[in-house]
Amino acid sequence: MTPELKAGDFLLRPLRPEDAPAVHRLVNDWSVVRMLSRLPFPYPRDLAQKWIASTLEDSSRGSAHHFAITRDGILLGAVGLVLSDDKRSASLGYWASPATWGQGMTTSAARRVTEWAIQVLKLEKLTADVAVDNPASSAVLRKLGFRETGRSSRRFVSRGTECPIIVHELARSTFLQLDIPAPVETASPAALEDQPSAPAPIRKPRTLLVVAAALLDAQGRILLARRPEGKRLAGLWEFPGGKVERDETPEQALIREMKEELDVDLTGACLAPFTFVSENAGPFHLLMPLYVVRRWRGVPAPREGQALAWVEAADLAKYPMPDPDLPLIPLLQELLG
Ligand SMILES: Nc1nc2c([nH]c(=O)n2[C@H]2C[C@H](O)[C@@H](COP(=O)(O)OP(=O)(O)OP(=O)(O)O)O2)c(=O)[nH]1
Repeated sequence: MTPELKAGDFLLRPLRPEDAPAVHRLVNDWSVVRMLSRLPFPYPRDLAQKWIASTLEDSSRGSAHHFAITRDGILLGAVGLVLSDDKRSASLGYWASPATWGQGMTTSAARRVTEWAIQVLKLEKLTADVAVDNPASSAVLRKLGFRETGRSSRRFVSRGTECPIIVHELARSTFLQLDIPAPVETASPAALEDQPSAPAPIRKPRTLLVVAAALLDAQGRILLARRPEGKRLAGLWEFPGGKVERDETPEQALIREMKEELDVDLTGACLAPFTFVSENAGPFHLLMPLYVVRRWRGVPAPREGQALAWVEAADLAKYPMPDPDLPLIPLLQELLG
């Protein structure tokens, strides 16, 4: 199902039948519709209703995900992903009200959807086609890390003619190396000074020490936490934990993070070192010791807006996790099997 995502001030959410009048008003504008290949001009009202109904069906089948771009409850545009049959790649498309052009809204919304597609849907590749006379749209794609891969042509129903288009592509591996702005407290001042705006630059990896715990309940289930919207890797499930601060041991950091994130007390508990992750995590290299913890004081409660789930080892793979965590799944299954 299509989730709600946050992109700065904007909320990206599934379309609803009651959006039809706003969709119709915004798309039935020559400056918008001339850039969309499949739509006629004028754009009839019932097509807006039919399109919204089709997005709901696509979402439940997982064949496409279309998001309304909204701010303060007002619909300003849309961004969508249509998945390939094997669900390993998708084409990205978007349109926006001319009143929002030039303010970075489309870039920010398309970036959030791209990030979700790569990190949560784990797609290998995104493609996007743009009419040659739409340089603003090509600029959005460049900022997201897309590269031009060729030229072709397509019939534009609105213009009643065949038009030249530029084909763009973004590989998963490229996106994962991009310098996506990190939360300010995680970036050193030097890293911030280094950040030019566009095209998206590649960051020099540094090692980040993060400590995490597999909390096991009496039935041998593992506690996972879903990273909330607004954070890097939002929507992915992880082992609770966090960065080791200067002057902290990993164990002290784990006790602090468990208190802050889950309101549980691990003081004096057995923190059993289990294994560690040492993996390229995109903007940094992640070094993450994972502890197994079977006893603690208190009942885990989500203190930072995250969702929590107690998960059977056999079901771990059903929860999308950051790539560096994936090798931990079979190890935990072996431990608990
Ligand atoms: N806790 C945890 N972090 C993980 C896992 N896998 C993984 O790639 N990470 C990454 C996500 C973050 O970039 C980093 C953990 O840092 P963190 O949780 O303290 O920081 P954060 O990004 O949430 O930001 P903040 O709380 O400092 O604002 O490690 C995991 O299983 N558990």
